[in-house]
Amino acid sequence: MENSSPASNRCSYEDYEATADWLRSKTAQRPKVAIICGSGLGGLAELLHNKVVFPYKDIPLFPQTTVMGHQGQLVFGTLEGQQCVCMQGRFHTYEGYDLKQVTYPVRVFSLLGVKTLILTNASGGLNSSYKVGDIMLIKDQINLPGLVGNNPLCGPNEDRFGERFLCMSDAYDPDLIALAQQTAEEQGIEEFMQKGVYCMVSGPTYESVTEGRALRTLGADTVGMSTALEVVVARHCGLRVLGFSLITNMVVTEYDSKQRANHAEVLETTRMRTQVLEGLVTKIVAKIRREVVPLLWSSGKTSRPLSPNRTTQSDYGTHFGLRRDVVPLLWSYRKTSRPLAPNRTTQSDYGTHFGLRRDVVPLLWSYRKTSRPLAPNRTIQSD
Ligand SMILES: O=P(O)(O)O[C@@H]1C[C@H](O)[C@@H](CO)O1
Ligand code: HPA
Repeated sequence: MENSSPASNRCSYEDYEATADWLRSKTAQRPKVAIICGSGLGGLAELLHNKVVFPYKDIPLFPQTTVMGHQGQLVFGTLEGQQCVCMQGRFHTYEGYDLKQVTYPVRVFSLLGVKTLILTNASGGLNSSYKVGDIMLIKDQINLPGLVGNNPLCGPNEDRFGERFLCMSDAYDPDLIALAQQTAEEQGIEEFMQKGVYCMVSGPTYESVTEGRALRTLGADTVGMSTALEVVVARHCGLRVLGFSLITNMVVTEYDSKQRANHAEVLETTRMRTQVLEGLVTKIVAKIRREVVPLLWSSGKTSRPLSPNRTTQSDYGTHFGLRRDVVPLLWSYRKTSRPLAPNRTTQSDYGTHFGLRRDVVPLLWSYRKTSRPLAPNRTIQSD
C-alpha cells in the first residue's frame, strides 16, 4: 500500500482502518495511551521499553514531518508498564497539510484502542506572570482556525467516530488535570507549573505585537501552532485528553521591544525542560495505569443479587464482588451516596446504576465482556 498521505476528501473511515490494520499487523502492542510530542519534545519516546519504531514514511497513508525538532516516527512501547504509542513529531497546517491530515493519527489511535491522549507543545507566553521554561497545564483552548471555519470536523460527520455536534467545554479532562497537578507537587516542580488557556494560530509566522496583545485580550495564556485540532478530533472519538504547553519564549507585546521570536530559541528552551516534562508525563502514565489495572484485575467473587440500599465503603466490594484492593478505588469514583438503582441497562445508566462518576462509566463499559443488557441481579463483574 502507498504511504503517501491521502488528500483531505479521501480521508475515509477505510483509510484510518487501513493504517490501523497495518500497524496492528506489524506489532502485537495494543496501546491505551497515545502521546503526541511537540517541537523538541520527542525525547519522551526514548524512554519507552520494548520499542517498536515506524518511520512515518513507512506507514501507509501517514503524512511526513517537515519541521526541525520533529523526528517523524511512531514509537510503540511500554512506559511504567503501560503500553503507549508516541508520535515523535506532529503535523501542522503551515506545512501545507489540511485539517484531516493534521489530525489523521488521532483517529488511527482511536481505532487501535487508545483511550487517553497526552499532548505536548512548544508555545509563546502571553500571560505576563509566566516565564520562559514554565510548563502550562492546558485547562482550555481557543481553536482560532476552528472559530473561522477551519475545524477538522467540518464536512460530512463520520458517525463511527462520534456525533455531529461536539461539546468542547470539557475538552481537557479535569481529573487528568488534577492528577497532573498532584504529580507535579510530588515531583517538587510546582514553582514552574502553570495552568491556563492555549490558543492555536495557524503559523508559520510568530505574532506581531498587536496580534499578541489581541490574543491576550481574548483570554489566551500561551499561543502555538498545533494541538487544538488534534484535541477536537480526539474528543470527537471519545478520548480523554491531557495537554502540556512548554513556554519556550515570551510573545513580544511591546512595540519598542528588541526581542525577536525564533525557532532556534524555541528548540533551545525545550532542551532545558525536556527531562522535567518527560519525568512528569512518565509518572502520570504510571498513575493512569494504576487507575485501570485494578478495574481489569477485579473479578467477580459472588453472584449474590444486588441489594439496592448499600452505601458504605465496606459494603461496596461485597456488593459488586470486587477484590478488596479495588474497593477504595471504586469508592473514590462514587459521585453520590444515593442508593443504587438496580434496573439500569444502558451505558448512560451504568454510572447511575453503580453510583459512579461520569468519567468512569466509559471505562467500565469498555471492560464489559458482552453487550447483553445488565440483568438487575448480576454483579458488575459477572456481567
Ligand atoms: O508542534 P509544536 O506546536 O510544539 O511546535 C511549535 C509551533 C511551531 O511548530 C514551532 C514554532 O517554533 O514550535
Ligand atoms: N507563537 C506561536 N507559536 C509558537 C511560539 C510563539 O511565540 N513559540 C513556540 N511556538
